Amino acid sequence: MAVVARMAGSAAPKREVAVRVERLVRRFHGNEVLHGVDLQIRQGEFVALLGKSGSGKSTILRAIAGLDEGVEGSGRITVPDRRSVLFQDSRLLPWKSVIDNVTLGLEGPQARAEALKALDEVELQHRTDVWPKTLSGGEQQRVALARSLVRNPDLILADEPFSALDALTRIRMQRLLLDLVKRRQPAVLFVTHDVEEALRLADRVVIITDGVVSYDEQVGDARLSPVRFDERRTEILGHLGVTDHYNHHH
Ligand SMILES: Nc1ncnc2c1ncn2[C@@H]1O[C@H](COP(=O)(O)OP(=O)(O)OP(=O)(O)O)[C@@H](O)[C@H]1O
Repeated sequence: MAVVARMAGSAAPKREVAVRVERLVRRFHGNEVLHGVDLQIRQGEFVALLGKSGSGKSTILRAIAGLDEGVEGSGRITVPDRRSVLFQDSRLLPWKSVIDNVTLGLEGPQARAEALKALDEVELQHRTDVWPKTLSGGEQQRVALARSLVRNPDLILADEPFSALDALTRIRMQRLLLDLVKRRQPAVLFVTHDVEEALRLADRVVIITDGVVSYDEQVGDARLSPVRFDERRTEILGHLGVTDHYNHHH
């Protein structure tokens, strides 16, 4: 498996292909989970990745993130150098202050200024010098988002980043992420179980079934009308093997 990083400095005009996954195969102890996944994401494009539990969503994300040593075969993954990953938990270092978590690994006088700006964007400018454990779960996720922001990534990989949050914090985080994406135009791959979250956020929905891509559609129309939203939800739930009873009976 060749993981080819695109060279820094080849700053792409918008809508260039940012991520190219070709024939991705993954086996665990002889059991083939991914049978040859093909996926492209353009710069500035927001893709939600759905699929039943155990279908291989996290495995795809980890492979693209370069976190999986075990990917194999003749496949090829091309990704931007500047990428950041958001997980369900914030993965902050408990022995570092909020601001030091945000600047982690960055050097130079710019780093602190950038970190303060990012913490301001997630409305945590007043909590820069506290320990992560003194923050709520939602606040910790906002720090993780700020950490991602200062890296100004060309690609954001998110694995159910909001699923542990309460409903209100979740909506707030979705808005923050959408604002950020609008302004900075990274490519985004966002794993979620939540079809409505996918339709609120994504330009495109990709569903993985039995180790391959089984659905790949532009869904931006869902945000144009409530009727279209419901139709898309029913369609996608159908592809996931769920009948949308609510919609049928109302
Ligand atoms: N490290 C591992 N060792 C063995 N099997 C694994 C490993 N990681 C994943 N698998 C298997 O690969 C399959 C896909 O797992 P993956 O976590 O990618 O699914 P997922 O779609 O993200 O699931 P969920 O929605 O439940 O989080 C599962 O059957 C899982 O048991």
